Amino acid sequence: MQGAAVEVRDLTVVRGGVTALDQVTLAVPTGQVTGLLGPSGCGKTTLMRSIVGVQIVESGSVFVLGEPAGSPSLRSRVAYVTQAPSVYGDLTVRGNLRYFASILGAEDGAVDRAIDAVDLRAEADRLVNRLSGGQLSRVSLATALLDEPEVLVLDEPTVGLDPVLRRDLWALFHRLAADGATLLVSSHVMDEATRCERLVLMREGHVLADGTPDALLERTGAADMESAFLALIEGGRS
Ligand SMILES: Nc1ncnc2c1ncn2[C@@H]1O[C@H](COP(=O)(O)OP(=O)(O)OP(=O)(O)O)[C@@H](O)[C@H]1O
Repeated sequence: MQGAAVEVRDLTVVRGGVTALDQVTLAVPTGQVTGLLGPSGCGKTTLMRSIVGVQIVESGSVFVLGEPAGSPSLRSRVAYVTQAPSVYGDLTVRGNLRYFASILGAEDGAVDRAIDAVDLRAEADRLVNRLSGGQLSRVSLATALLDEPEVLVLDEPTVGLDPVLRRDLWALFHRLAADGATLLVSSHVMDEATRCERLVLMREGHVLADGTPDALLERTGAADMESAFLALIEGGRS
């Protein structure tokens, strides 16, 4: 695909004896928010790990920004936020961000910009282990923004967040995309699908469908994404 930030071809990954990804091929367009949706265990995290280059793969290829996934040259260009918070509980929000900024060699002002982007200014001087779950996941996200990455891979970033925070985070994702970043955001909540410009629907290690929300609704004749997903599963069985 022209203009794809991520290109995955015939990717097969086996984890713990299970085929977690089975000949997956897809492209993630540059400068858009692509949603990766599907039920628990369908392979979303495995696909994301393959894209950021931390997954041992059986066969196939993954290219990110034209380089093989995991290439050293991609380190500052690709950010990955896992489901588990990867920040220090005994440091403040600002302390964490300063620490990661110094490791990354991020420029002056990056810490404040990242704190503002995730709307944590009021919590900036609080210890991270005193924050709520939603605040904690926003600190992780802020660390990923320090380097102004071109590709952001976010594993279920809105899990456990209230509707207002979810709306605000999706607005942030779209602002980042409007500035040219490519976002791949996983979720197993189907109503988040309509917030994406493009969707990849997965099931049991396979890509069921890949396209715009409107195209998927049209293709299935369904009224909402949940029904569209079910229709695709039923269609796959026939
Ligand atoms: N560390 C592991 N060791 C062995 N098998 C694993 C491991 N992690 C995941 N798997 C298996 O790989 C498959 C895909 O899991 P994966 O975590 O990619 O799914 P997921 O769609 O991200 O799920 P969730 O939405 O629950 O995070 C599953 O069958 C799972 O049991």
